[in-house]
Amino acid sequence: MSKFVSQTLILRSPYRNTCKRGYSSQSSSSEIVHIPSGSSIFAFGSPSQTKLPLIRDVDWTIKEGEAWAIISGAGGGKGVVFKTLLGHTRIEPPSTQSKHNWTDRGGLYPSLSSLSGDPYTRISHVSFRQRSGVDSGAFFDYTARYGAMREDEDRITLRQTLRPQNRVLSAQEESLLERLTSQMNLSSLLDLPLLTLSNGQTRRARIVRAILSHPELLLLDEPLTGLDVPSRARLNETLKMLHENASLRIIVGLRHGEEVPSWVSHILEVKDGRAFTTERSGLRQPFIAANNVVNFGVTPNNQQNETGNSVVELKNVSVAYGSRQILKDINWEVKQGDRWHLQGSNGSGKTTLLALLTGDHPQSFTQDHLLLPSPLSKEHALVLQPRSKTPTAHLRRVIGVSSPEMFDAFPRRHPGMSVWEAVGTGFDGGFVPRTKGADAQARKIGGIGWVDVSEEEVEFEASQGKTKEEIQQWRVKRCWEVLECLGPASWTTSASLNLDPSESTLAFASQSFSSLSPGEQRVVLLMRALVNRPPLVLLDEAWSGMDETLIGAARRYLRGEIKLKGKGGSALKIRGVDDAQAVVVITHWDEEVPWEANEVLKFRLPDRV
Ligand SMILES: Nc1ncnc2c1ncn2[C@@H]1O[C@H](COP(=O)(O)OP(=O)(O)OP(=O)(O)O)[C@@H](O)[C@H]1O
Repeated sequence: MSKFVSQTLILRSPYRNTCKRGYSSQSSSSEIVHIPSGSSIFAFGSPSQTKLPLIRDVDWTIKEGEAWAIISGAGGGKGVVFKTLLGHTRIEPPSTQSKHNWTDRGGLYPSLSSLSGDPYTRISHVSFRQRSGVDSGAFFDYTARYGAMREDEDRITLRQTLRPQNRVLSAQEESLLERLTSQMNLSSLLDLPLLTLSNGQTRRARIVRAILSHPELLLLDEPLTGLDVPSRARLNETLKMLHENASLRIIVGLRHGEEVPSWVSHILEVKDGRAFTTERSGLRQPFIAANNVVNFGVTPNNQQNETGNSVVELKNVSVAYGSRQILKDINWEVKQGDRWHLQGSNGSGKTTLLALLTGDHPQSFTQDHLLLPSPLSKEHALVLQPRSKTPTAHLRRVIGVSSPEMFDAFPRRHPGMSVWEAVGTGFDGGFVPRTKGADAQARKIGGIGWVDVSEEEVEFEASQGKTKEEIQQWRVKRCWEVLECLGPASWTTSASLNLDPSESTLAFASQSFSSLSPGEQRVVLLMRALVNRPPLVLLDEAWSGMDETLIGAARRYLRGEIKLKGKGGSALKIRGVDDAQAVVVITHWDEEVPWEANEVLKFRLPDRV
């Protein structure tokens, strides 16, 4: 038995009543999910004349006792399978017309349909590719967690949210809650407001809550993303236990290349618009193993850039909430040209540290030595000043950020802004489209080809002798460059990218930001973080939700491996970030860091929880 699991986890569920033994010794042939051979999956509302399926040639049956993982290959598709399992797509031919007559066998969920009620209400879905709990589309204040709790809602504790409908739990349920939270290392956080939990802690909490709601089927999309290495092991142990003692049926979505958990018996891979099923033993390609645990300690390992100026400087920086010490005596200097990998387990304070650098954290004002890039001097040299002397608007301009908080906060209110406008907000780090002065024609297609320059910005750049027109031209060029280098034209390795925007880039620029998939939205937010070539770029889990192709494109751009072709056949090498810029990457997956190990400085925060 695992060192994490002191007692066997057994949930009460109808399934449990019909199946008292673990999967391994069971030979039931009842079907949990069934899509007969020859089926295709269509988006709702797709015109039936064109009949372009999202996935074709589906033939998929999950039998009781099997544990399935869904993996996307080239072209994505995992999300479509999850949507199908939630009833958000159309399967053709419909069950009534199929020669297999699968309605009589209970449709998509044969064994769940035999129970009373709608089978979809007995499914729990936890996805980390989507926005978490913020559905209005409007901006919300992601800095609330760092300061005083403002609303009663902000004070709701983790323990309260784990109680379904906030009802009193039976002794058995209460003990299950205690055991699950202990196994997932959440016990010490139970009485903290949910809002204050770190990303990884929140993700673990959402999974525990889904398990406690006793679903017949638990759908977990990329549950290991954003979790540190020990938490991944704990979660895998928990899911394995629940599966092996037949407490819960689980379907898990994995990123391509992610290690397949040991308890998974079967795999559905979506590749080039088709679905392939295989038993675990029949995996066609090796999947990479999870990265190893690194020793704790604040230990830069490579040589720091000797010549660059400092971009930020921290001496003995500490953050505490009451008696809860999060950061203690942090000393750190980031210089121009540096590439940092900021590491630390969930809850160690990485996001808190970044919030100090962006000036979003209230305790950034009270540090004795936290120096941030101040408005540029006349000579255009970087000058550092304490937070209190550095206007917030200026910090937004000189620090490019892509983070889960930014992803949640970015406004998507209908009719929403175009991709072009979303990228353009990166020039001032704001949330308001910068296409005010665009002509009517440009506005019709989402303002593309235009970026506003305010008088204040002209004044700011004037010391370099740039006119408003020059600044504007540079901005438009930069927008096209990041769109070409990170947009659809770059999503294949063989892409031929152009100085003048490709057709797919033009089309992408005028799309509505909110209509994009979560992975594409992340790419656009990465473009937004880079477009102004700010001296400091903070990439906090910037890759989560992106598939392999998007990650590959981002990696090539950041590494400076892209060439843009000009009209006469000339090629111009483009660097996503240059030597005057510093980059800090936060990820729990070493392979997501765009640079090789010997090109990156490591800064690891010690555990605090
Ligand atoms: N207002 C608050 N009161 C008490 N504790 C808080 C508050 N805000 C944050 N914390 C705690 O601060 C710690 C650091 O959180 P932070 O988000 O910085 O961690 P992280 O290293 O980014 O984690 P992850 O890898 O999960 O993203 C967490 O344990 C969190 O619970």
